[in-house]
Amino acid sequence: MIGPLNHVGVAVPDIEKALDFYRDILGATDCTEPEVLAPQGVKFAFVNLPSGQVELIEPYGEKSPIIKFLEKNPKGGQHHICFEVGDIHEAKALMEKRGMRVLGEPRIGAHGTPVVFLHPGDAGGVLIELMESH
Ligand SMILES: CC[C@@H](C(=O)O)C(=O)SCCNC(=O)CCNC(=O)[C@H](O)C(C)(C)COP(=O)(O)OP(=O)(O)OC[C@H]1O[C@@H](n2cnc3c(N)ncnc32)[C@H](O)[C@@H]1OP(=O)(O)O
Ligand SMILES: [Co+2]
Repeated sequence: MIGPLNHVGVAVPDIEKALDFYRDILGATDCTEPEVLAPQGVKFAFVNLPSGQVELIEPYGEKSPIIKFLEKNPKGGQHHICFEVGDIHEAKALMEKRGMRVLGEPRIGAHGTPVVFLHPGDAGGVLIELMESH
């Protein structure tokens, strides 16, 4: 069912400092400016690479879903991986049929298409994001 790997999500306490690291230390040449996605409770920016994207996410708002993660990992850390799917509703139904806990209903993500998440406890300890392709 899964298509290409779209991005790796990295939670960070300070997105501007993280962008400095990717640009100035690692030499990334194509980074986007930070944007707020309030319904998802994050500020995000992409490091664009030929093979895909690193998605930097900083908490936005008191109900951000990444607050606890950053409390446990104050320096930040790898947070999720995202695979593309053809149809998000079909993917959600199939995952539920296969016993996965799907976290909530599809919501518009940073690429402007709907996304859902699979509980890491059902997925080998990895938080998996499924994103409808463009
Ligand atoms: C930019 C927008 C969008 C996009 O378009 O790409 C995004 O990527 S937004 C990314 C942020 N959004 C989300 O993460 C939404 C889904 N997440 C959640 O619903 C919750 O974060 C969670 C996964 C259910 C975790 O809940 P939380 O309350 O934060 O923590 P718990 O302590 O209750 O966690 C339960 C359990 O899961 C382990 N855990 C938590 N986060 C991760 C993680 N990122 N990777 C792996 N494991 C994780 C946590 O350690 C707990 O484990 P146990 O202690 O063994 O129970
Ligand atoms: Co993501």
